[in-house]
Amino acid sequence: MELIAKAKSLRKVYGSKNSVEALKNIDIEIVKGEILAILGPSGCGKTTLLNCLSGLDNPTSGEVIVLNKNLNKMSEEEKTRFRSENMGFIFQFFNLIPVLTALENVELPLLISKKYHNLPPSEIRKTAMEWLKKLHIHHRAGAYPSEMSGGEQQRVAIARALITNPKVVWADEPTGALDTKNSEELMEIISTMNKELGTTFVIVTHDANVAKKAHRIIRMDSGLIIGEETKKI
Ligand SMILES: Nc1ncnc2c1ncn2[C@@H]1O[C@H](COP(=O)(O)OP(=O)(O)OP(=O)(O)O)[C@@H](O)[C@H]1O
Repeated sequence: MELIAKAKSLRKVYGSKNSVEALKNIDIEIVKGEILAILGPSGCGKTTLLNCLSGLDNPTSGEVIVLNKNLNKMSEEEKTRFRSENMGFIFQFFNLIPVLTALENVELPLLISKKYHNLPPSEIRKTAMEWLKKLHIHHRAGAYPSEMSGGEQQRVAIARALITNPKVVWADEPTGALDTKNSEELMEIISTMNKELGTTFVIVTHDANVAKKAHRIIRMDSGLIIGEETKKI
């Protein structure tokens, strides 16, 4: 079993006075090709864990290895580059750039990544359009985020997350701002993309219905992993 990421003895303490121990000695392994859900109540440390695993935040102590690279040993600049070349991100409130159209939002990761600096703009546009088509949202290519529904914005966000062909996509409450129908559709899209592309997805959620679409569920409470289930789907 090939590992995408692994964390050992991870601790995260916020603040010095009245400090909060958000993660208490977490060990976790993320397997290549899986959809992993991290499930737990509000405040249990899910976002903190995701941010430490993706290198968006630094743990207080413990080790994080992603794609065989030790994040602790990278500078912030190296981590930024590593993220842009190997990871995709999906957020609860989509985080699209409001002054860019759907198409321009999807083009952005290719425009800013050094890895793709040789690609001509016409090729970037074509690739972004193909991604919008794959996610059945190409008819809104020229729309701005404020002109799109939540479900539409999240499709655009997925296209943006996948356009660089990342090894792993980190999704923080990706269905949190969607209704039941759109949440189900989103999880369908994630399953399809996982099957078609082999991309590993790590999804943080408080919603058991969302988690049950994952191959594996890790349960968290009060900064600890309290259980794990592997499912056949
Ligand atoms: N920047 C911060 N400064 C201080 N405390 C923080 C900070 N971020 C998170 N915390 C605290 O750390 C704990 C874990 O928070 P975290 O956001 O990781 O939980 P969560 O499970 O993702 O919650 P939610 O589902 O509500 O987003 C909480 O007690 C929270 O108040």
